[in-house]
Amino acid sequence: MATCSSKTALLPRISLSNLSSTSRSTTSLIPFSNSSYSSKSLKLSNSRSSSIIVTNVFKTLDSSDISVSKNRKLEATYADIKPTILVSEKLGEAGLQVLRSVANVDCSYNLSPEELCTKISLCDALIVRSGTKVTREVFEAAKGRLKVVGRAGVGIDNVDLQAATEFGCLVVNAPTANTVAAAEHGIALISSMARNVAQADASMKAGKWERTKYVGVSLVGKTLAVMGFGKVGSEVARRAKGLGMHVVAHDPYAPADRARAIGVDLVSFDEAISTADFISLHMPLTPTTSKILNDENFAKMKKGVRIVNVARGGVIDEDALVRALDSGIVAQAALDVFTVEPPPKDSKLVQHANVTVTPHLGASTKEAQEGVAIEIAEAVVGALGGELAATAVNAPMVPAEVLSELAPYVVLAEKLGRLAVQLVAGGSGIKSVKVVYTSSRDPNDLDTRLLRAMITKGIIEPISDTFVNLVNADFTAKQKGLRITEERVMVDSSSGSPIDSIQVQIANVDSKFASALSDNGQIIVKGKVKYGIAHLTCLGSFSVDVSLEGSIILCRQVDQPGMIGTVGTILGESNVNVSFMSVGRTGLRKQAIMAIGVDEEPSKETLKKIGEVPAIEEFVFLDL
Ligand SMILES: NC(=O)c1ccc[n+]([C@@H]2O[C@H](COP(=O)([O-])OP(=O)(O)OC[C@H]3O[C@@H](n4cnc5c(N)ncnc54)[C@H](O)[C@@H]3O)[C@@H](O)[C@H]2O)c1
Ligand SMILES: O=C(O)[C@H](O)COP(=O)(O)O
Repeated sequence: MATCSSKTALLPRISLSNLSSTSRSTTSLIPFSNSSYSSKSLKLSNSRSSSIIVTNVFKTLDSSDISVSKNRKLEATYADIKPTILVSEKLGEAGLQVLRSVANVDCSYNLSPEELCTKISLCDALIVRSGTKVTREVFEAAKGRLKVVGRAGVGIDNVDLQAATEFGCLVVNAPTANTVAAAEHGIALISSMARNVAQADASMKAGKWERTKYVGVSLVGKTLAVMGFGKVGSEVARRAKGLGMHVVAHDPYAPADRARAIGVDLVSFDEAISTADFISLHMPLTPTTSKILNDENFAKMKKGVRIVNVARGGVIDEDALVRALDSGIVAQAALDVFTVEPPPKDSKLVQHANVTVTPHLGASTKEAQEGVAIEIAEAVVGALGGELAATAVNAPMVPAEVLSELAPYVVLAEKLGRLAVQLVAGGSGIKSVKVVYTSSRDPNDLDTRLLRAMITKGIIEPISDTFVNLVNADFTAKQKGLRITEERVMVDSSSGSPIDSIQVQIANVDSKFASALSDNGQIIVKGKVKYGIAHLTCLGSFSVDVSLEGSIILCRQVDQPGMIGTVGTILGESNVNVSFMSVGRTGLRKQAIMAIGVDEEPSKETLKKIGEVPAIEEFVFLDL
């Protein structure tokens, strides 16, 4: 790690203002920017988990306003313009109320793809269930206004996540509120399939009384293979155990202790499907799971197996299932989900005598729909207010406690990025940036994704018109050919702070302020958080101590008496208010770096006058 030269000495900072950490506010963009919303306070709190409260709709996170609240009481005060939220599928009333308290809510159901694309450019958020396809075209049509897509449920296979990420649009879902409903529906399908409930009901309604035709099979003692041992899968397993079934599960990512706790054996895919009397599917639809039950795998199953699917239709090759039903490998199937929804009216699968179907009802209980509606409404409103959603699907999930702790470092990270890029001659051509974090914590316990995103934002935004947020930071960096590497260095510290210092190094560029270059020719800026305020502590080989607020003029000069007065007078005569000055020098009467904090941007003439002071060797104005 490159460091400030040890030969430099630090002079005490000359504070020209009250720099008390509590009275000052520092602002940083997080996680959304480029919005036209004016700022007012949006306060969210959460009874289930504490949440960050961020003032300023979309635009700025004011670290002085971050607070954590435990009572879920929504008090939202938006200024002149409210955000607009499009709800494109039926959502529970309680969720709509949450949305209406802070936003204009447009409930427009059954939109065609074209109608959705037309409406979306006027919306800041979109809430969908599984019936709306949120395609790349939707994000393109949004023209940058769409900030959040909320999926009122679990499966996000109807949202183009890659496109969302590229457009910097956060996708959040409501992953927990419908778990029990889906599990109960799975159990209902297993039971009704085993006892031919649907077929017998239809037969009686047709005037028949067919007692011998509908003899069923018992569940007790039978083996159930749960494929996908996540939230729904494990609830199905728990209930099936209660019915006296022997339960095995296959899930490459499930922890063994969770299975053990429920009394379930985790087995390989082949063992699960070849030993089961009942197979219940509970995995997401992904490229890996698409058509995972196909001709080849049906051939491995016990003859007379029964299949249940409340996950996603696409995980079964439906034509192969029809063949397996016709050949008798599969005795019965009970399906809630289909590759195409609704399936064609003449679908052989739906019409098959041994198949029981329901129209994607897994999550459709009153209780689940109210729960999902509230869960998604709170997540979307929180995200619009700058809160980092705990259910984000395409951005790092940062727990509220971690965010609270990291907030001042988030400010520091962005400011160091902005500062470093402004020191590059020409401002562009940056190919690689190295970030070094020193911390007393084990490097593995340090989640720096948020900080890296803010450094990226600080570097990219001053030199391009791209807006960067936590969602698209890595993607944008890659797009611009910017390679960001990170190093975490452990240091001894008893401060308890998560981070001791952050250093940003830019290699292979020229600097417009040569003093920012280290001995090995890299631009180096390093900072710390002191009393909650971001400080620049090192520039090139110089130790400095500059509070990173407002704008800064950096001067390298010959260390001699009167410099502070001379420059202060020039600024004063131009009516530029100085907030602080700080001087670091290499040695008595040698070279010094003077950092001057200014509230207003000095005119070109004023800066020229500073440059003309004979002892000043170079200077740069940096807008933070
Ligand atoms: N029918 C409905 O109305 C309804 C309701 C809720 C959920 N769902 C669907 O049910 C599925 C599960 O939901 P969940 O909330 O339990 O999600 P979850 O993320 O909690 O669980 C999914 C599990 O599948 C596992 N998995 C991933 N790839 C796998 C593979 N190749 N083989 C086996 N397991 C694999 C994951 O490790 C995870 O444990 C999702 O597809 C969801 O969309 C449907
Ligand atoms: O993934 C889900 O949450 C379920 O499939 C529910 O989908 P729905 O919201 O369209 O009922």
